[in-house]
Amino acid sequence: MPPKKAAPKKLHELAPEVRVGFKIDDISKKTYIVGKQFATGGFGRIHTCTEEGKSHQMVMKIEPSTNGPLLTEVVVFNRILKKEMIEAYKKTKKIPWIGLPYIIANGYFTYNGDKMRYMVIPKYATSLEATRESNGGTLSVKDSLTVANCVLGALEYLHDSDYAHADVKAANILLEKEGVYSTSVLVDFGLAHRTTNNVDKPDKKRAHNGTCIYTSTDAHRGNNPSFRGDVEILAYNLIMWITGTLPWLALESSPDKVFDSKQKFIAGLPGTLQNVLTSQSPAVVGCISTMFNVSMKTNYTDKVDMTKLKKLVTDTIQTSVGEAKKAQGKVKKATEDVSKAATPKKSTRKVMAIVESEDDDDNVVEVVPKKKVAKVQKPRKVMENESGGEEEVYIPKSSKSRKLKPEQDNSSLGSSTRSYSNRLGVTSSAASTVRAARKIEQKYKRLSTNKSSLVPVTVGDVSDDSEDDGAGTSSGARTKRSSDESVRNGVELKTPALVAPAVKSNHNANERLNYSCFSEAKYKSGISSATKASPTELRRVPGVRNFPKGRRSMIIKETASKYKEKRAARKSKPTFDDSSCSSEL
Ligand SMILES: Nc1ncnc2c1ncn2[C@@H]1O[C@H](COP(=O)(O)OP(=O)(O)OP(=O)(O)O)[C@@H](O)[C@H]1O
Repeated sequence: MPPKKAAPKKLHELAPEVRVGFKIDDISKKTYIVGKQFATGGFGRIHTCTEEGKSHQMVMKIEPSTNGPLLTEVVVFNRILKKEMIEAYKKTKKIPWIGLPYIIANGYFTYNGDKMRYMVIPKYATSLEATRESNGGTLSVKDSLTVANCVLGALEYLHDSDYAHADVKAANILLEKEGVYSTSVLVDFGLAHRTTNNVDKPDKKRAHNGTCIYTSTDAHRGNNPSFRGDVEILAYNLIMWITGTLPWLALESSPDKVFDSKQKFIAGLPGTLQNVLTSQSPAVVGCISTMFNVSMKTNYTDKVDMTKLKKLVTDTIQTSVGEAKKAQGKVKKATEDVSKAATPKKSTRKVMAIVESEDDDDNVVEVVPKKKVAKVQKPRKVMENESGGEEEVYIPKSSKSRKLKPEQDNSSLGSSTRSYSNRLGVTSSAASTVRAARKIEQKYKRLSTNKSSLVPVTVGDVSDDSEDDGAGTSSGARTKRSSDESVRNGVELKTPALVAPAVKSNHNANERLNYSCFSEAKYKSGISSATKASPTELRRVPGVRNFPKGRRSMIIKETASKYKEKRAARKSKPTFDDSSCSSEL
């Protein structure tokens, strides 16, 4: 939705709709034929039209003769926007083009007894607002600045003609050709103001004139439109086009609040601008910031040096194009690297070899640019969510090297994870799953080499689990280990309070982990039964993180429910302790 204009001082009428084919005889002895209405302005109707005997389409704006806006426009057009005037200016300034329309015809006609004013101007392809909306609310920096350059050129002409436009916005910028921004045209002179009598004396009756979210602080104060105000308005528009929003957008219906917000924004420049243009280059922020600065430093009645501003914008376009090309080059290179690694023409095995060689440390299978892999490898603590939907593992910071020792048998792990990755086409999610599984594996193995001051938990427990959830952790060889082997290769976790001696191999994996962690009968953990009965508390117990995710959730759930039951039983039979409880009791 285009932003609203501030409430008009006088209530104008909406023109009655003129039928298609209606003929208007102009004083120039030409006849114009009214075409379809394709847009409406504040109070006017906008139709296509043709000259009798010709097919070239033009635009006819129609309003009741008593309305002010079209009258203002017609006056401005006749004073400064005649074709020959614009041509003469172009010649003097040695410029090939100006983004302004020119008047073709204007006059009155009577329709169903109503006196109507009309004006004929060239027809353009589309409005910038329509383009912005179809683009999802934003325009690229390059397109935004390209339009801004056209607008600055148009404003320069208007200012040189002693007019301020006062209503620059995407709805009032038209494109000669769809998708081409370098020939954008500034239209709608319904609020244009002749500045020759401007004095810096605000009048409350005029306060907030214009389109509230874009209008200048001069207009908010109640001053007549100014040259510096046009530049300020354009700068607000640039923020809107680039980011799709403005800090005061939600305050649109309260002009005083909008004014207040704009004043704070300007007072906080350039920081406030940086805050809204977070992802933009310093050149872009600097360009818009300079527009604000120039506007703020210009006296109310003074003109702005448009040549300097246009150069600034042109330079910024070039810088941002250069930056975009660089970024594109990087993306292209990364894409090429990825497609080189992933192209089906090469054998998958070879792809793996390439990728793995980049990630030796971890034996991680991941098709991403090198830099990214390095980042992923950093030790990190990842929290799990209740649903257990993500692979997560706690890698202690103290683990300096995660390379597997040569004597450690990793073959089963390697082949298992590789075939899993192959099946999934080595997508990044598959890679992350595999990576998580490997990390668990390696962590357990790594820990197994630590001093045996801690009570071990079997590696076998983990591999069994991974088979259960099919997450691709190596299992084969290790799931077949005997409990003795498990004890021999057992890991020592850095949470002695939680771990118990290795348990019988005839327990299923769940039970083993469950008992080894929490069983009071086998090991006094020092963790209260209240903690054990609460999944949330259990989750916070440090050693619990040593268990693979998914499995961990299961263990927590089972343990909590077991201890909940025990506690409930204890409450109802206070004379018995946990260990003496039995089903008979
Ligand atoms: N010459 C034109 N060629 C193509 N479309 C036009 C032309 N003039 C106006 N329009 C379309 O009509 C819309 C409204 O035009 P314009 O702003 O000039 O009317 P208005 O009556 O002054 O409206 P408002 O009072 O809301 O500013 C524009 O956003 C544009 O979509």
